[in-house]
Amino acid sequence: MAHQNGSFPRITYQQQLQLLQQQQQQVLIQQQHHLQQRHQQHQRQQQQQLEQHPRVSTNIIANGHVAGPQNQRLSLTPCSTRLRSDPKQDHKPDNYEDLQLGFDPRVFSSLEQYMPPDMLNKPRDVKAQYMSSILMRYSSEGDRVRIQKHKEYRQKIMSTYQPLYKEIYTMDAENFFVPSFLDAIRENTEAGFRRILAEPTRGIYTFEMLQPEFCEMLVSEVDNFERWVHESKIKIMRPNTMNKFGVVLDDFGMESMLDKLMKDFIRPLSRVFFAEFGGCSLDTHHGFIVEYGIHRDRELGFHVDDSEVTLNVCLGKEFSGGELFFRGARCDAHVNSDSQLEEIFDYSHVPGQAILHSGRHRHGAKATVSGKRMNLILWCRSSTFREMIKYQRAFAGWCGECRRKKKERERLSIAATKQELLKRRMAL
Ligand SMILES: O=C(O)CCC(=O)C(=O)O
Ligand SMILES: [Fe+2]
Repeated sequence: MAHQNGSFPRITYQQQLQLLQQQQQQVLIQQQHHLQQRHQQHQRQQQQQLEQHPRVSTNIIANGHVAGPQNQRLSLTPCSTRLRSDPKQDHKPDNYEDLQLGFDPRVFSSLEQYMPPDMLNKPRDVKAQYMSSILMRYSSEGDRVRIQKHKEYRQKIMSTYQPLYKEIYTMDAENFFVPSFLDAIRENTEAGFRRILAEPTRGIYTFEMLQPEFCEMLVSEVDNFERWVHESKIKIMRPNTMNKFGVVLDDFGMESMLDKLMKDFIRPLSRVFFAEFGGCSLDTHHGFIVEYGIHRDRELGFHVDDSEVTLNVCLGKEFSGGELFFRGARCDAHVNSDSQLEEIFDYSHVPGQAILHSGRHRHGAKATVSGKRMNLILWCRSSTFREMIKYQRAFAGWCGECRRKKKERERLSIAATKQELLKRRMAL
């Protein structure tokens, strides 16, 4: 059975932002609905009051809330906070980094331009409170606690851990990548990419990517981090639900470097080769190192990744075994269906060489039988793709089983048509 390999649940800044953009629309619709109801209710009340006490009157104030002795409380309900549908693009937002807010400070800066005009020039605290009351409606207490805890966890690590090689924490393409890879990315054409990569089986691409010096530095940095973890007795989070060893690079300072890696290097390739998985809209990532060998993980069971596109690069060192086995891409409904012969593909890792595949391409890693193997893994995700597939049922473009079923339907339909034609001819 293919396991769903997932990272531990956490919501990143980009995910919060994406959630917000979807929800802004919802907020506006709800607000309009609420106001309509309020307005109708108000009209009914006014009518009743006029009937019972002809001298009492109420007003509808500018923001649409009903003012009047019995209704003043209403302006304090959550619906008094509203967003505009047309963002003020040229608005220069405040910085919220130094405030202790329940959400990523960047979400506040991004949201500001959606606030009503009369709020835009209010003091920062007032704006923060206003936006918080909106955000609170869309995030559970559990999520907020988890985000805060994870933030504190990262802060704790980064305030104490001393990196060994500071130079690998910022993107330095010339020193990280081999020239052929860099040239192809610069050229940014399908023909250019095809010159450097191989497609040994449908949907799997391999190419030379990392320079040996960079691989060595990254391996040493991870060893150094692991030593520090051991000495400081800090309990660290492992990369995903299936690995007992390995480290999350995003948790000790490499998040922005890996974000650049995804956006500037993996997204151009994915736009061409993984278009049907949202390859052009990859917007978040989970970057980690897996470690195999004696006293480490030995193998990895059959699974699909929590990603749209996965980059896997072997960093070395010396090892034998550890081959990846692939068994075809599947949608959620068919994740446990049989493989076709042409979907069976095994791959042997080579240091510095990358393998790029869809997260839904079922795979696992055979036992690393001797030595030690370390691989850099970047799970790239597209929130747009995840939103879109909610409304789709069949995925014949990439799911082997959907494709097989579609072909089978077509075959049956052709056979039935032939039968019908034959019957008609016989009847003539
Ligand atoms: O061991 C490998 O190279 C593959 C790792 C993997 O598939 C994963 O971490 O999701
Ligand atoms: Fe995987």
